[in-house]
Amino acid sequence: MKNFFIVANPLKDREELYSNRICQYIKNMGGTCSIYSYELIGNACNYTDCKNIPEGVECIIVLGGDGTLIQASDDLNGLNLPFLGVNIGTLGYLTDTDMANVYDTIDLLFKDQYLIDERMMLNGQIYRDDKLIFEETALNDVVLNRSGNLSIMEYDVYVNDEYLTTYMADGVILSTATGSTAYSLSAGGPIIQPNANLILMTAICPHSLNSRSIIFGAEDCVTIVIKDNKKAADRRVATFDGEKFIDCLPGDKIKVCRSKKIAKFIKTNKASFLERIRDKM
Ligand SMILES: NC(=O)c1ccc[n+]([C@@H]2O[C@H](COP(=O)([O-])OP(=O)(O)OC[C@H]3O[C@@H](n4cnc5c(N)ncnc54)[C@H](O)[C@@H]3O)[C@@H](O)[C@H]2O)c1
Ligand SMILES: Nc1ncnc2c1ncn2[C@@H]1O[C@H](COP(=O)(O)OP(=O)(O)OP(=O)(O)O)[C@@H](O)[C@H]1O
Repeated sequence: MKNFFIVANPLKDREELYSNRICQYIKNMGGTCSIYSYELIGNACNYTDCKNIPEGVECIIVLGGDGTLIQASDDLNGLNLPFLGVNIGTLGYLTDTDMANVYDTIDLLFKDQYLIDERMMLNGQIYRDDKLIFEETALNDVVLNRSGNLSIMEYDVYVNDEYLTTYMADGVILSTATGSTAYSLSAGGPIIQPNANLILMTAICPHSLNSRSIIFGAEDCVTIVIKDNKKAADRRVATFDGEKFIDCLPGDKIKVCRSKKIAKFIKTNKASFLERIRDKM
């Protein structure tokens, strides 16, 4: 492949310095490259719109860290293109390369020496009084958490509409295998090979002696029902990939199933999943 489009987190690639260097390198090799230019409104930025991607682009190069790659791959998921994450952030767990190695990586792409890692995503629907009020997708996780006061949350868990259990906890994380190394890891969940197709549920600080993470099949749907036996003032929030969120009320239902969408990441880095854990964790 040799036709690229660059999306950069403008707060990390100021004046598009890195973007222009990479673009010039690609053009010098006879490839095509364009950069998505931003209007920075204050410190917020407009993310990428599919309409901005020219015909013939074969790969989206994302300059940032995990959050930028997650958000960009969500913004442009409709294009069915692979994403190459270039870490100019901090951890960059999901990225394949960084500015010190990006030119070697691009050489490999020109020689078609790469693999495409397909990652399952989640679809989350929020129901209030049986009416759908919010729907989003997530690559890492859908998290139901407290917001504002720190009163413990009580919620019922149903799997394919069958009651499973009730938790008293700070919240709950429903994660993909990709997200098993993100918030779920911090909450004590298992580390899972990222290509696995499954739904992982991990309670956040459960008030219980024997709480465990539970792994469901990719075709299962998990529904969380926020119990309404606390003060109505207790605020809850459902967050998708740490970014998109909606305030929830006692009685709301959060239904999480496998999304029809998948995320495609370019892999040239020969480091195995275990080496990445050693390196990055
Ligand atoms: N206590 C926690 O660990 C905590 C709390 C809130 C959110 N998060 C995670 O942050 C994610 C969003 O990432 P962000 O970078 O926009 O948020 P962020 O800026 O809050 O970063 C959270 C950290 O998690 C890392 N990260 C993100 N996805 C990862 C993955 N799949 N595997 C390993 N590490 C990963 C990021 O690089 C960063 O170091 C959410 O999906 C959630 O999983 C973690
Ligand atoms: N071009 C972009 N595409 C997608 N998200 C962007 C873009 N520019 C800025 N963002 C925003 O930046 C957030 C990620 O910023 P953040 O500071 O978390 O950096 P990061 O990419 O996660 O790197 P780090 O590893 O430093 O955390 C995204 O969640 C999104 O809100």
